Amino acid sequence: MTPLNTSKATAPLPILSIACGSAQRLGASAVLVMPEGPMEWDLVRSVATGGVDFLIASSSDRQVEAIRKAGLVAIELEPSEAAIAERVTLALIEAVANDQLKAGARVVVVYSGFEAEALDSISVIRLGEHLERLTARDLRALETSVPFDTLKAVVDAGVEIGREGREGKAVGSLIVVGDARNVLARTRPLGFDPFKGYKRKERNVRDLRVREAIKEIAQMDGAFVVARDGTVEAACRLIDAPVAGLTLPKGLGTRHWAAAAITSVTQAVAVVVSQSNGTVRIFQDGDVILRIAPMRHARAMKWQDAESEPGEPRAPREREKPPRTPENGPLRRPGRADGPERDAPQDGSE
Ligand SMILES: Nc1ncnc2c1ncn2[C@@H]1O[C@H](COP(=O)(O)OP(=O)(O)OP(=O)(O)O)[C@@H](O)[C@H]1O
Repeated sequence: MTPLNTSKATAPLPILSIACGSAQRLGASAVLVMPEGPMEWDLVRSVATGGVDFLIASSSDRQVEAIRKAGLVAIELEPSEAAIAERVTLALIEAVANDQLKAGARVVVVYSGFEAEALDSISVIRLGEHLERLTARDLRALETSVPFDTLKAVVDAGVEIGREGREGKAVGSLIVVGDARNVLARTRPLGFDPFKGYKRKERNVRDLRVREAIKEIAQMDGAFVVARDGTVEAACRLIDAPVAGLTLPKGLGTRHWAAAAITSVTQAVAVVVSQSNGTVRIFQDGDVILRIAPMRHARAMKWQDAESEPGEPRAPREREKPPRTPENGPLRRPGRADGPERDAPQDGSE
C-alpha cells in the first residue's frame, strides 16, 4: 500500500470516509468519532455526506468549540483514562441524553483500537443492544447525592409505571428523591396524601409493596417526595419552584419543568415518567442527566449485579448535601462521570 502523504490531523480522513459510506449502506443514523487529538474539522465536515450525522466526542473544551464551529456535532466527555469501550459507551449515553441519538439507532463508531493516537478501527453498534448491557453500574456513575439503592428502587418504579400504566391507561409520575426537607418546603399538598399515617418503615420504596402502592397512587395528581433513605415522605404534592433560567428540550410539559425546577434549587434528584410516551428521565441540577426510553416489548428491566461485573464500581455518595467543589460537584450528565459507568436499558425507539 502506498503511504499517504498526510499530517496527523488529516490521516483519519480515509477511514472516516469509509465509515460514512458504511453508515449509508447500513442505514446507520450517525458516525461517532472518538478522536485522540485535534483534527482538520472542516475536512471532516466535508467527509460527512449523504445525510449521515457525524458526532465527535471530545474532552477538550477547545476542540469542542472547534468541532462546533466547523458545523459538526460535539459530544462533551470528561477526561478519562477508561478503556475505549467505556468511553464509547459514555459518548453514546451522552448523545442519547442530549437527544442526538435515539435508542435503537445504528451507529458506526470510529476509534483508536490498536495504535495509540490513530483512528484505526470501525465498529457498528446498535444502540439498543449496547445500552441494554448498561446497568446498575451506570446508575451509580450518575453520582447523585441519593444512595444507589434508593435511586434504583425509584427508577425501577418509574420504569414500571411507564411500561405498565394502570388499568390499560398510560400513567405519568414525578418522584423527587433526596434532600427531602428542602423539597417539602417548596411543595404544598394537592389534597389527600395516601401515605399519611403510616410508620416510616411501612413506606420505604425499597419495599416491593410500597413500590406497588406508588404505581397505584401515580394516577393521582402531584409529586412523590422520597427521602434519601427511601422513605416516602409525602405524595400528591404540588411543586412550587422557579423555572427561570432553566432550559429543557421542546415538548416537555409542566411535570418535567417542575422536576427541573425542584432539582435546580435543592440537592434532590427527580425521576419523571412521561404519561405521553413512557419515557423516564432523571433530573439533577435542573437538567436531564439520563433518559430511559420505553421498551417496545413488555419486558422486565434487568439489573445486572454490579458486583459480578468486571471493574470496581464507585461507591455512591452518602452525604445529604455535598459541597459543590470542582472535585466532587454533582454531575450533570452521565458522560461527565470520572469512573467507569454507563446505563439506560432500553430496546426500543420512541
Ligand atoms: N408543579 C407540579 N408539581 C407536581 N406535579 C405536577 C406539577 N406540574 C404538573 N404536575 C403533574 O404533571 C401532570 C401532567 O402535566 P403535563 O401534561 O403538563 O406534563 P408533561 O411534562 O407534559 O408530562 P407528560 O408527558 O406526562 O404529559 C399534572 O397532571 C400533574 O399531576
